[in-house]
Formats: sequence, structure tokens, C-alpha cells
Amino acid sequence: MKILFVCTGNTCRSPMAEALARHLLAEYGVEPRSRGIFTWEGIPASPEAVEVLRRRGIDLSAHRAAQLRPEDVAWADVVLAMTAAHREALLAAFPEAREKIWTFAEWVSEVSGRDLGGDIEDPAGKGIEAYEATAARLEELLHALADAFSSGKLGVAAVSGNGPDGDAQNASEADAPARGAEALSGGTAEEGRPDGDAHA
Ligand SMILES: N[C@@H](Cc1ccc(OP(=O)(O)O)cc1)C(=O)O
Repeated sequence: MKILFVCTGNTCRSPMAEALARHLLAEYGVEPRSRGIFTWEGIPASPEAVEVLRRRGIDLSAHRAAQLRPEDVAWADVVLAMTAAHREALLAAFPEAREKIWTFAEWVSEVSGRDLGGDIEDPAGKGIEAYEATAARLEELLHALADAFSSGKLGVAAVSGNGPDGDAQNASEADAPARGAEALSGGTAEEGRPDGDAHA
């Protein structure tokens, strides 16, 4: 499953989410990527983000901020915004991808069946403790996702031994929550669209 994490600058929240997801969800076939909607292309992750991940044994020093592009959205199976404001910006820019655009907490709540809260606020400028809190919050959501994978609520791609029939390749698509599943099955943008524009 290709997961695209989106924040503002791609220097704090989404790079942390990407690196933590790679660390915590690799065994479930998750491919994470991160982008910013308004970033300064090529700058490193914030030193505090690098530090709190270093404490977890993860090296974020090679990260460079990258601007979100349409091909990133096309690449992703699911696009996870850090806040509702990011989600609204994404929905406005990529209405054709609306079925796969969520906030991170909203999507994990959906797939796990638990209420996992709301926005992940920007820790920039708030000190290392704010980054620690952000990392802990991201880990909470990623652990809930790991639980969803391991309990079969989410399908696991390209990992053997998780399901009885070994049909792992399509499982993540088949098991995705409704809005995501529609997007993954393709063609939903066409559904409900009148053949002509007579009423436009
Ligand atoms: N603070 C930056 C923009 C910015 C905002 C948030 C931010 O954090 P994140 O990478 O988590 O969106 C990074 C950068 C500015 O004033 O231009």
C-alpha cells in the first residue's frame, strides 16, 4: 500500500510520519512517501525532527523537502493530510482524487474502528518537547495501523503468511475502508456523472 503523508513544509510532520511508517510498517508492505503543500524544495528536515527520530534509532538527516505534485497524488493509494486544513487544500487541488484523501487520524480511526482524534499540529518553533509529542502521536496512529494490518482489518500487500489464501497482492485494496476502496477500485470519478453536460 502506497501511503502519501502531506503537511505544510515537508520538514517536520510528514517526513517524521514517513520515516516512522517505514520503520513500523515495512513488514506490512507499506511504501510511505511525504510531501509538503507549500514547501521550500530541498531543505533538510528540522533539527528537532532529526533529533527525536535519532532517539528512536531512525536517521532523518538525508531527508530533503519536496513539493507535492500531481504525480505524487496519482502514485498514492491513500493521501493522508496532517490537518483538516491540509485535507481541504488537497481536495480543492485534486478533486478527482477525493476518494483517497483523508486526514491521517480520520483514516486510521476509520480502518481501526477507534476514535483516534484530530489534527496533528505543527510543532515548528515550539521546542523539542513539541516534536516529541508529535512523534508520539504519529507513533500512536502508526501502531493502530499496524494493529489493523495484523488483525486483518487492512490487507497486507506482498507479505506471505498473513492470510489463509495467500492472495496478498490485492488484499490491501479489497480491505481498504469504503472511501479508499472505491478510489482503489478505479472509475468512481465516472460514476454518477451524467453523460452529457446539459444541466451544467
Ligand atoms: N514555518 C514556515 C512554513 C512551515 C510550516 C510548517 C512546517 O512544518 P511541517 O513540515 O510539519 O508542515 C514547516 C514549515 C514558514 O514560515 O514559511
